[in-house]
Amino acid sequence: MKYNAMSFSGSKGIEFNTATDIPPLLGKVILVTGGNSGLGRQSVIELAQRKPSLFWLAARSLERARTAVEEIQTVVPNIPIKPLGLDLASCRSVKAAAQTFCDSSGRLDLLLLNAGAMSYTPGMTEDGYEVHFGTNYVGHALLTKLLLPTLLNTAQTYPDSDVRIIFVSSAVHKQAPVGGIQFDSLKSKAPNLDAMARYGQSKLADILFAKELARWYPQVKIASVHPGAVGTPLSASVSSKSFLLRCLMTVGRLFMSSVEDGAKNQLWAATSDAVTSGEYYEPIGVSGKAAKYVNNEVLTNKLWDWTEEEIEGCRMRLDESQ
Ligand SMILES: NC(=O)c1ccc[n+]([C@@H]2O[C@H](COP(=O)([O-])OP(=O)(O)OC[C@H]3O[C@@H](n4cnc5c(N)ncnc54)[C@H](O)[C@@H]3O)[C@@H](O)[C@H]2O)c1
Repeated sequence: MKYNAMSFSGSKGIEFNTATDIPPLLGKVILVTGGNSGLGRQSVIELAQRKPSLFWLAARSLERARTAVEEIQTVVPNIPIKPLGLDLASCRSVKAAAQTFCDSSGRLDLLLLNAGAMSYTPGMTEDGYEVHFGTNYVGHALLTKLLLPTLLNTAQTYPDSDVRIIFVSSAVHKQAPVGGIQFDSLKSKAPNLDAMARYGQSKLADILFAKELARWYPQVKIASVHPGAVGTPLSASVSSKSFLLRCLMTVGRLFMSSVEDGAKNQLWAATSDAVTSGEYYEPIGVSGKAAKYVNNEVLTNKLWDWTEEEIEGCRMRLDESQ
């Protein structure tokens, strides 16, 4: 697989300077998942400097979120950042987090779905989904559904608000199994798939979901983006299993983007006027339209049918009249 580690400014991508290209965010409300680490934490730091009215930093537990907020507020003081406990591997936790948010905020301008799990150990979530699919896709799809009324309301109430939902996906979606998503594997540990295929199909689902959501909700700008190969705890975990992978990753990390540069991809997607709703970008400024399975309508419809039937309260097509 070819990564474009310099996607933010390389020959294929476009220039993006966080200091000058992120517009002022005064008045806006932002929620970032996985905001306590890696690309999410960096995104919070960059966006906070543009002074949104309120930031919600979601992390797997409230404790982790609180710790991250304290640290970030030493870097960017005087920005209201609320910690939010959100375990995406638990629909119960997602519903509780959405309720906490909705109880205290009637506005949401940017939902940055950054969190992601990558594990070599096969596993399942609390609700019985394959751990990557349950965390990276089901948790985010449910959160999106629960926050959608607030996002739509924000778009309607503030016509200049530029409301967005951004999915941080991955070029590893190209390593999804044959056919893209193996639907009969989603409620198991998927032992017949390797870790990259399990992770890949969850990231492909994010792209397809974002694309279809954009079609149904033109009031909101919805896109997905690959952040490049970035030296974060997630990329480090890829090397944990085998000696050969550890060696390859040690060398590979020398060529990875820094967290600061990697985060530019999602910051661009979250703020640039050049973003087209429904697109998957790999790298920024360049549509990944031709990427494997991304334009597969049959697969997209099948995923939406699965989502609406499977995840309680996730019927989004019925909201077409809104
Ligand atoms: N680093 C890379 O090279 C790379 C490449 C492609 C895509 N990505 C994607 O970028 C995003 C950010 O990852 P990163 O590289 O900053 O790694 P990271 O490990 O620093 O961040 C991942 C975040 O997701 C959170 N998370 C994991 N499981 C969760 C759960 N059950 N509930 C809530 N939060 C959970 C983690 O706590 C962490 O905050 C992820 O979606 C990842 O898949 C990263």
